[in-house]
Amino acid sequence: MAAGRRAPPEPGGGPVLLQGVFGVGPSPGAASCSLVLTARELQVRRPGGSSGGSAGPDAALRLADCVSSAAFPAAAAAACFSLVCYPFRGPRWGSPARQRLERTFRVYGGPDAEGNLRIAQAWSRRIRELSVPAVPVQDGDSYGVLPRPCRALVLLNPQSGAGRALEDFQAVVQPMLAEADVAATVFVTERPHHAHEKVRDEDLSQWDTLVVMSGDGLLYEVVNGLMERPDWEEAMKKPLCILPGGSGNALAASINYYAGNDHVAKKKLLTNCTFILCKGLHTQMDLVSLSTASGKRLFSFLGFGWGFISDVDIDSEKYRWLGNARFTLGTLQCLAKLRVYQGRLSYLPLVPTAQGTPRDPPEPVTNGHIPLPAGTGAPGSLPPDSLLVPLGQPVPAHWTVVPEEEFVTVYAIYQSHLGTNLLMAPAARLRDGCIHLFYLKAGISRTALLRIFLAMARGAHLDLNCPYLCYVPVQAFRLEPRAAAGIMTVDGEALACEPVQGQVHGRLCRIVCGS
Ligand SMILES: Nc1ncnc2c1ncn2[C@@H]1O[C@H](COP(=O)(O)OP(=O)(O)OP(=O)(O)O)[C@@H](O)[C@H]1O
Repeated sequence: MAAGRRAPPEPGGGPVLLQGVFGVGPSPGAASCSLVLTARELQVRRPGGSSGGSAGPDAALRLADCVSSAAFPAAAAAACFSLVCYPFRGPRWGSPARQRLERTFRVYGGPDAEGNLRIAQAWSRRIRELSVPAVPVQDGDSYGVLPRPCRALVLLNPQSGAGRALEDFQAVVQPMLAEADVAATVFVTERPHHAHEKVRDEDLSQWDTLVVMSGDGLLYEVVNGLMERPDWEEAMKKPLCILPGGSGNALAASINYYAGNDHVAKKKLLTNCTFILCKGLHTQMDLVSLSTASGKRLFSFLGFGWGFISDVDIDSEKYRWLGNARFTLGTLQCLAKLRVYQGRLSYLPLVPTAQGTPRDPPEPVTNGHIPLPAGTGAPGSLPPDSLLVPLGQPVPAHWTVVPEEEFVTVYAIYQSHLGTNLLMAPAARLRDGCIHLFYLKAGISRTALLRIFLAMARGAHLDLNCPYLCYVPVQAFRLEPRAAAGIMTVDGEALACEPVQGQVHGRLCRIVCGS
């Protein structure tokens, strides 16, 4: 029997819960093996196997990799139990990725067919129970596990990325979900805003999870559709899940990274993320509430940007068919016509710094709009932005105002990845209560800028100690452009250029995650 991992397993895995001798595979007459089930793994020992009588098994299937187990009758009064695992398999070159591995064992030593089936069912049931992910002990309250069977509404944008989301869903995702007892109902979006309307008006009690198979833009619609509901507080308890179908797939790459997995892209990333959904662990995620001078209130899970990065994101939309490579082409094009954006950036540091000491507040930049503070705190109303004052007023005196007023880009990110291949905030986590604010001051050369983006692939851009690149963890920020110049983006979607401020709201929604 092939191992669920490459090296021979160590003895152990905890006390023995079940053991027995079974046939290998479903066919009568095949070799037999002895199986030991512990809380962590299914160990396989073959007569005369490589363990040579030592305490160690010949192979072990980690239950943390297992997504399903079933029992069924077999020929000649026997029965079988099988399990499906997705262990990491490393190619000779490149990152290891999860690959399907199914193993079946034949039960033939019982008194009769019924007895054999009962034994197979007992093993299968125990394997399923032990395969449920353990809730992390630290901060255990914030975790949950999706029920089995699980009812998932899958919102899928067939136009996202290179336009293969539906095909990839059918080829990769659907078979994995079916095995893991996740019943997927697919809602194919027909136009922008369709997913927003769907979740805003949906009876959510029908679903255990809302899955988005698309880029980050569709999840942004879903989050904001849910926040528009009168019962938004209840609606936001519904676990969300992202499966990468777009070109950037920043949240999917971040969740893969938080799970401790190696960097992967395309179908490998999709398999990793689908595996995470099959396991069903979910936890809380921060959202950032953004208010604009024209009175919009938006909820964002990924990031807000202005200048170079947003230009690349939106200008490269026309190269969507290239998939993730669209960003490389877009970066080169925007580098060629590098622009400077004028405005004032202010922030409330996460940890007070010397710069954060009280000072005279600056004059507000309003572009003619003076909205009221967002959220009143009344029952059922949206969460109030308690750290913000109206955009028409100066930022509070304990905020920091960046002295420079010319930028190449400003980017406030709350996840680790800006795109599949861009590890912008390696320290970010789903609920760290932090906005990771980056800005690039004007004056940086094209070469230095390119070097930063190349280093970002490894998350090493801050190690370059580039004097133009600034990073500060904050709780809130305000950006006041001098003129409506340049593109702003929220979660990769374009926004009119105007004064914007935002603050983090800790643990406002739930997301399916790997750890
Ligand atoms: N059927 C559709 N046709 C056209 N646009 C759609 C459709 N369904 C959704 N959209 C819109 O497409 C936009 C982009 O979607 P999404 O972000 O999910 O994909 P993407 O841009 O390819 O991915 P990424 O953000 O990773 O680059 C969203 O604004 C969404 O509203």
